Amino acid sequence: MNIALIGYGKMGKAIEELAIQKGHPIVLKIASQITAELTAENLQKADVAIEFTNPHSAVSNLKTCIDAGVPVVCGSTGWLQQWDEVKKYCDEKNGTLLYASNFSIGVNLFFELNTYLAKLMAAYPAYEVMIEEIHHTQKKDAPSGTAITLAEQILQQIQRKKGWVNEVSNNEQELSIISKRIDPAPGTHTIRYTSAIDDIEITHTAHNRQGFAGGAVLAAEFLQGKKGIYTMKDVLHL
Ligand SMILES: NC(=O)C1=CN([C@@H]2O[C@H](COP(=O)(O)OP(=O)(O)OC[C@H]3O[C@@H](n4cnc5c(N)ncnc54)[C@H](OP(=O)(O)O)[C@@H]3O)[C@@H](O)[C@H]2O)C=CC1
Ligand SMILES: O=C(O)C1=N[C@H](C(=O)O)C[C@H](O)C1
Repeated sequence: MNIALIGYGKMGKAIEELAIQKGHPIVLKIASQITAELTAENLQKADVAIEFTNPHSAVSNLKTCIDAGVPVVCGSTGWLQQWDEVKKYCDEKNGTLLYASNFSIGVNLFFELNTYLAKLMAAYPAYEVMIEEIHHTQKKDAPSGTAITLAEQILQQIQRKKGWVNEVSNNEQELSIISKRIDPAPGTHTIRYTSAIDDIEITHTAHNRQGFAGGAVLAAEFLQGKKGIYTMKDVLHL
């Protein structure tokens, strides 16, 4: 499987290393926003594109891949306010897209655990719930995409919470997400239920970026020969 890497920063480099180990050549590397190389002709040398850039570049890069008819795996976070627009674009152009706020297998299992725990806790309003995420100081978006996915899962289950905010909130209808930026944290997410009597918390801690990179390559392999929009649930049969 020939891969085009769009974004060659911390994630692009981690993906390159794993892809090569698995025998997938990198046929195109777009390292920066200032490039003329992201053309349909260059993209079409690849079977799949893997996009890890930033919140401001992702949407335009995804549309370029869809226009070129190249399946695209997207890990960039912080652009989901434009999800409906991208989904419509992909549907209309019969494209292939897989987005995940977090590609690691561990976090995708953690998502399942989060939903299950929230379902249980829905009946116990004595517990206040909050989310904490810790990432390295170069991270451009807050809260993390993973924290937003976790929050949305909790909001689906716990009706007393009406929305999330990225601060400590005293409004009991708001779900607080606390973002901390501490080097070199690759990504730590905690869900904490606290009551006067006891606390329950679950945490996922990434020790490095290999989990994210491995999941992105798995997703790219999964997309071969497919049309449409997929998630990591499809890849991992969750
Ligand atoms: N879904 C997941 O599992 C994960 C998602 N992420 C997300 O992935 C994204 C990238 O993370 P990370 O690799 O750590 O970030 P980095 O800042 O290390 O790398 C981003 C790279 O993208 C380049 N870039 C910027 N704009 C463009 C563009 N228009 N076209 C091509 N390349 C561009 C940057 O170049 P330059 O420096 O010149 O601007 C830089 O090399 C973030 O949104 C992050 O939140 C991260 C880890 C896991
Ligand atoms: O920027 C990062 O580094 C990460 N971003 C993703 C996110 O926003 O959730 C995934 C991971 O936590 C690392």
